[in-house]
Amino acid sequence: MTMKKTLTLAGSDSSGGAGIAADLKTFQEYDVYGMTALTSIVTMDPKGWSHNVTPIDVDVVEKQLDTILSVGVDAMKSGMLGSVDIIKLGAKKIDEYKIDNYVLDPVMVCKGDDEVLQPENTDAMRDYLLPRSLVTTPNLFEAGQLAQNGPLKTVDDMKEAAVKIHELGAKNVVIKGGKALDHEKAIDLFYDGQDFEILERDKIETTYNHGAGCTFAAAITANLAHGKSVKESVLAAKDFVTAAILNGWKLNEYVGPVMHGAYNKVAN
Ligand SMILES: Nc1ncnc2c1ncn2[C@@H]1O[C@H](COP(=O)(O)OP(=O)(O)O)[C@@H](O)[C@H]1O
Ligand SMILES: Cc1ncc(COP(=O)(O)O)c(C=O)c1O
Ligand SMILES: [Mg+2]
Repeated sequence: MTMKKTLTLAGSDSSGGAGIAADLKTFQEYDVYGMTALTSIVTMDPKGWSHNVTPIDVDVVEKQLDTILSVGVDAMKSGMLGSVDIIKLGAKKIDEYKIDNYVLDPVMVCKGDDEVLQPENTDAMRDYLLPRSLVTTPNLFEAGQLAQNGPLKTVDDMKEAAVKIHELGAKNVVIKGGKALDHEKAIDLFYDGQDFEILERDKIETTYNHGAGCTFAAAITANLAHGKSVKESVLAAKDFVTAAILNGWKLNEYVGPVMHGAYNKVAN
């Protein structure tokens, strides 16, 4: 069997639920070989759990990317990107190494922490990364920011934002309504530039969903690496992340991560 290879360009969540930890755990579940280019390290204050981001120097990020991309990858995802320089570097490397299967998870906020991380990154992601992405997976807040449509409150708002984000260059858009949308169900919207598809699930009553977005995007990336179509990849990833959230657990009094491997271990 030829091993499929994936790259995550993302931050480290020291608590292990999100970021590269979530990506690697997810890649492992899909039997793809994961490689990591670390952009930043997120640590938490033991008293109160506020987040602190320590960036990695851009030249070190470049060395990591050259290491990985010289080997070659079947798919790439990005998560938390520490700076505009790293965003521009990511775009440059995607062009240089001609990466087609690129999933942009436009991380702007961490759940449980309302502060927008580096707001200037949003403009750079819009300009440099959206046009290079095969799929982008903003949550409700991030979609509003990328589309510059203000807060999204309804499925029609989500549709409008998806069209705009597609016009900005993303070939496929998944807006994650998740828990944030004021709706009885958890609703994600998939748009491929032609048709909308609503992905609807029962809302899971839990706060233990830390890392859900990273896990979802990593699962899409792994499926793409295996050669699935974008739509198949998104639908499979949706089942994978739903199982992970259903089995989310309490890490401490502040945070509960999803159980990344639940789809294989519990659901089947
Ligand atoms: N409480 C929930 N019940 C059901 N699905 C959820 C819930 N929370 C998140 N999801 C799903 O998990 C995935 C990740 O979404 P979300 O948690 O909104 O992303 P992020 O972690 O980037 O904020 C989406 O498919 C979303 O619909
Ligand atoms: C390094 C890193 N990446 C991404 C995220 C976003 O996580 P989520 O999947 O919950 O959106 C976080 C949140 O803590 C993080 O620390
Ligand atoms: Mg997220």
